[in-house]
Amino acid sequence: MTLLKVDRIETYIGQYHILQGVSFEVKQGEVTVLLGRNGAGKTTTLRSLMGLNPISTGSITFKGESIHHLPTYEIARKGIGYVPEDQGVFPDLTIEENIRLAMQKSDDATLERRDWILNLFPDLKTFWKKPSGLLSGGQKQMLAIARACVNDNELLLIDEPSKGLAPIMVEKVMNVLQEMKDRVTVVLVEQNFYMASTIGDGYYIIDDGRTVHSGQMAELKVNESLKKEYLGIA
Ligand SMILES: Nc1ncnc2c1ncn2[C@@H]1O[C@H](COP(=O)(O)OP(=O)(O)OP(=O)(O)O)[C@@H](O)[C@H]1O
Repeated sequence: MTLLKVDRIETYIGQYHILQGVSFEVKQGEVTVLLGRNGAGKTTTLRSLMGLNPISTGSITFKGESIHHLPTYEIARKGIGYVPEDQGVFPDLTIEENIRLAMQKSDDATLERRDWILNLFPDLKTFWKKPSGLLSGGQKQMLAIARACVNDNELLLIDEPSKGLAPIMVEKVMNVLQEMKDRVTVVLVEQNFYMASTIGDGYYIIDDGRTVHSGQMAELKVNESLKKEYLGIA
């Protein structure tokens, strides 16, 4: 089943025409990866989905309902979580406070999801009462993902979770994303091709603000010319 359909969206930031026709579909239960060089428009695409960079034309349909005219908080309430590249954690607040602030409800289901995600990220439990500013880059990334998972989100948009992480932390984040696949559908922006190709099902390549290629990750893994042309991978 198609959970999200993005159809020829265009987005301006100020006078700049950043997205000039991005289209993709996300199937429920899959990890769909957005790939492309630096500055291609991947982050802007996620921000457009969240209404943070509203689109000027095109459409965004979530569970059959058009959402592109909604304000960000309403898009979030529809069940779409966003983990931005800069993680957006509050450094002066403890891990516990960061997670509590993120919780839209405190019912049993939310507490169950919180406990589930904390079991996946034991580091967060260890530092539970400490200011999150003390966490390492990888631990902050985990907190950002955990925060997006405590709510009953059907779709998570995750921007470059591997950025700046040591290989061991990349492995950890990858393992968690694998575990999450049973519960939530993911749109992943990821430059680390190893991570993208290990956990991704379908892919879309964005170049100069347009989707230029799509397919199954298994095919892209062996398509050397496409990887070289758009991703700079030899
Ligand atoms: N606030 C802004 N004002 C002007 N241009 C912007 C702004 N934000 C982004 N851009 C431009 O939009 C283009 C797309 O940026 P975006 O961050 O979406 O790319 P990206 O594919 O996510 O790149 P990266 O992998 O480097 O994060 C870039 O050329 C960028 O310089």
